[in-house]
Amino acid sequence: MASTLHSFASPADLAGSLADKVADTLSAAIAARGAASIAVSGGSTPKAFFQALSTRDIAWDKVTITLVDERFVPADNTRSNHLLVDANLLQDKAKAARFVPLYQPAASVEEAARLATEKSAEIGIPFDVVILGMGGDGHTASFFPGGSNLAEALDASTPRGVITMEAEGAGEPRLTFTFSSLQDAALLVLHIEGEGKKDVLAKAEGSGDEADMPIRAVLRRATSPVEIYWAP
Ligand SMILES: O=C(O)[C@H](O)[C@@H](O)[C@H](O)[C@H](O)COP(=O)(O)O
Repeated sequence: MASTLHSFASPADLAGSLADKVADTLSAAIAARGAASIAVSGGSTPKAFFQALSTRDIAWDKVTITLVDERFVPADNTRSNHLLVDANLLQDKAKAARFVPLYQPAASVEEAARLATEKSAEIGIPFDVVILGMGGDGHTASFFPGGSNLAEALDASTPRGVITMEAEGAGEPRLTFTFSSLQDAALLVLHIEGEGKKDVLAKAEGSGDEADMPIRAVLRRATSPVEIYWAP
């Protein structure tokens, strides 16, 4: 599917503009069906965007927030994406939103993935908004090159849900929504910042296997247009 690059002069400008776009999309979904959903990524990039979005005056009590992926750690662990979202997005006006975590206290990461699939099924499909990040190796979500379940994660025929992923460079075992769960969001955003990530994007947009740079699956096969938000 096509992608559109939205470039901004600064991360602050990007955060404000993306927060407005996401707030408008969530409000339109609420107007249409009385509810809205958004799946966000962790990492260091989205913090300013989360803080800007949390101030937007929308019917947050009708919004369900979840994560694109999560590390298999409890929410009090500094590596937790839940903790990042709690501290930066579930604040201010967005405090009223419902949050559905991916991490579940379970005997294994596989059991946690099964529980997360069960709990997230009630959110409804497709997501209204998905915010993806991208690592320097071209991973997105927890679709890491060499990942233990990468082929399953990227296969369009894999049922929607949360699966596990282990990979060198991923740290803890991961919980990640599948490509099939994310690729048809009403608003599908890739949020990256810095010259380095722009170079990684250019390489990903070139030829090569999806397995080498999994973001290629999104750029090449997502049903929804990919809105790329970039600032230096
Ligand atoms: O759990 C995570 O880490 C994210 O979901 C991951 O996919 C992230 O988006 C990229 O690794 C980019 O991370 P940065 O924003 O820190 O570069």
